[in-house]
Amino acid sequence: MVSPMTDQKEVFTGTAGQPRISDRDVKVSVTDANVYYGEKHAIKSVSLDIAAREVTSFIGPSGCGKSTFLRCLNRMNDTIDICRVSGDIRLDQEDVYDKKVDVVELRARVGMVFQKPNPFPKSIYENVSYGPRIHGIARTKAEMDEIVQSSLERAGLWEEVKDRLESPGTGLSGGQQQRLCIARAIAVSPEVILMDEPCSALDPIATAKVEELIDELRSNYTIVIVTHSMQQAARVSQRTAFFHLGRLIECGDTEVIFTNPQHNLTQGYITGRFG
Ligand SMILES: Nc1ncnc2c1ncn2[C@@H]1O[C@H](COP(=O)(O)OP(=O)(O)OP(=O)(O)O)[C@@H](O)[C@H]1O
Repeated sequence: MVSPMTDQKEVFTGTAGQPRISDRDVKVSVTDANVYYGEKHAIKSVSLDIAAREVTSFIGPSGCGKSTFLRCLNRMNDTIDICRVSGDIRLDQEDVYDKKVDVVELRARVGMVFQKPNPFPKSIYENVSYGPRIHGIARTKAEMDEIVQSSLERAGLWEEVKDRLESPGTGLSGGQQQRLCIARAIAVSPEVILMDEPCSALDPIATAKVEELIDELRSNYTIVIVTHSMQQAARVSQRTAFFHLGRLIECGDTEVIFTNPQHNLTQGYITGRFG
């Protein structure tokens, strides 16, 4: 444990704050995660619970490991050759790194939205129908139409695109493209949605729309968002985890983290003294 409110030069040796939750459903539970890129130790003994149907934000200075840790949750780090992950990471108590886990299915259950909107170079309809098609979710065209419509509705995009479903997804504005990517993630009925700085390429109006959407989605999905914006973390998340140099320094209710952090490093970061 890291001792609270101590000298900032202290050497941190483990997970601090309240990494465990006892009063809510735990959707994802991580124990002693370590991530290495070759020799570089990027995530150091992080343990953390993520509650179901709420938004958890990961904050911390650039390079502290937020995205690396996020990618452990759906094994996106598997795609990086030099990356090695150890520790126990569970989704509904099932070991995500078990050899028997089908990674494609895992990534349907734990979807991802990236920093830069990345629609496929295909129509709006095909962007959303692609996942359900490869996972065999829709049996008929009518079923697929229904999935496409409801996903676009839940992503708050239907009204804007319903008359041009055959137009290219890449022709939409940046904010619309990001909501299309969210619709694409939703279309395969994920349980968890990981968002890696989903608004960093968007203007304030598009950002506000995506934030509103995140707030609506949390009644049905567990959402984890990496953000550089503390205002955004405060606006959208119920729980916040603060990372520093690969360690989890503190985790707790967002309001508490921003008003009464336990640790000097958290205090320093949220008040803009470093980062
Ligand atoms: N593919 C990679 N190969 C080697 N090192 C990497 C790789 N990806 C990340 N790292 C290193 O791991 C550390 C954590 O990086 P990561 O991107 O997870 O941090 P972050 O907190 O998300 O940063 P940012 O806020 O700048 O996006 C950094 O030192 C980074 O340089």
